[in-house]
Amino acid sequence: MEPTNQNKHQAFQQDQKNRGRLLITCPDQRGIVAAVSQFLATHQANIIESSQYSTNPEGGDFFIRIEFECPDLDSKKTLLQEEFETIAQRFSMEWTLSFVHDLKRAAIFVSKELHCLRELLLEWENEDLVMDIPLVVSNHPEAKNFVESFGIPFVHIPANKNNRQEAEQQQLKLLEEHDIDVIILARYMQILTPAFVETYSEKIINIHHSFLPAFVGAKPYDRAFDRGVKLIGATSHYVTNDLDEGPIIEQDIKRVSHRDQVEDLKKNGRIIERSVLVRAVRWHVDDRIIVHDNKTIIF
Ligand SMILES: Nc1nc2c(c(=O)[nH]1)N[C@@H](CN(C=O)c1ccc(C(=O)N[C@@H](CCC(=O)O)C(=O)O)cc1)CN2
Repeated sequence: MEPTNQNKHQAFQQDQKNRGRLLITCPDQRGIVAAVSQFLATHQANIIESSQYSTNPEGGDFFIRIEFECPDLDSKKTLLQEEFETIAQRFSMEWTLSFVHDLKRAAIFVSKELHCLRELLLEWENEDLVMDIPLVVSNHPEAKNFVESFGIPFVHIPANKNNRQEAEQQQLKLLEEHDIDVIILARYMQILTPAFVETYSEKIINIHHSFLPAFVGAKPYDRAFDRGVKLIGATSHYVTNDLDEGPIIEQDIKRVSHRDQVEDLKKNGRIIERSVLVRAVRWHVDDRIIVHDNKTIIF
């Protein structure tokens, strides 16, 4: 029996049962929008939202996100995917077709700093972040009571640089068992191995506590203080093997001054981190992000 939190968004799912989303990347050329629109019309779908971007209409890359309503969508899923493949091949498209009813299943990873975890769970609790959270994983025990108070399973797997492989074996087994779509590193302070990153490519979202590319790696606030910065920030990005250099999803900043000590930078930084991560996760679960050339297009 799934934990009670897994039925949390049933009203939303019922309301969105006929809602689909197409994300497309392809070489720019005439006829793309016409072909996709015709495909949707042929299947009685009505376009609710459409947004596109071209790097160069004379021969660049084209990106489009279309959200649509389609009667009896559940019974048409396989047909739509099979028939769209013909159009995709004609235009050399990379594409995803997703169904809003099928909520993303997010695993949250956390270490000792819990402010980002708290923000995610509170947003989820008030249904401003619509996803399932089958589990929270931590390499420290502190978050257990808070997480379980939401009816969400908490798993403590002690992970550090000396037992990384063994810890990740346990983590990956859990992620597979829970059919996880996206992993959120909510100030999880362990570097993931290439094997882990490859398994969940473009599906691991991190919050880094600096305005990247400044202060990559550990202890960015201490280094920012030593540098005498006048701005601090936070960056949410997809995780790659290049530490904190994955595609940036969202950033924000705040002014600081010589009067601010390291603890003041951290206190102000936590406010930025929380809001930046929630926006990044919301855009991901709403299928509003395309990754291209280590950058993101946000619709
Ligand atoms: N493969 C990747 N793993 C992680 C990334 C990434 O971009 N690629 N981002 C980090 C998050 N992070 C900063 O935001 C970060 C976390 C931890 C460290 C670090 O040096 N950790 C040490 C151990 C520290 C400790 O045990 O207290 C280590 O793992 O050896 C640097 C940056 C998350 N993972």
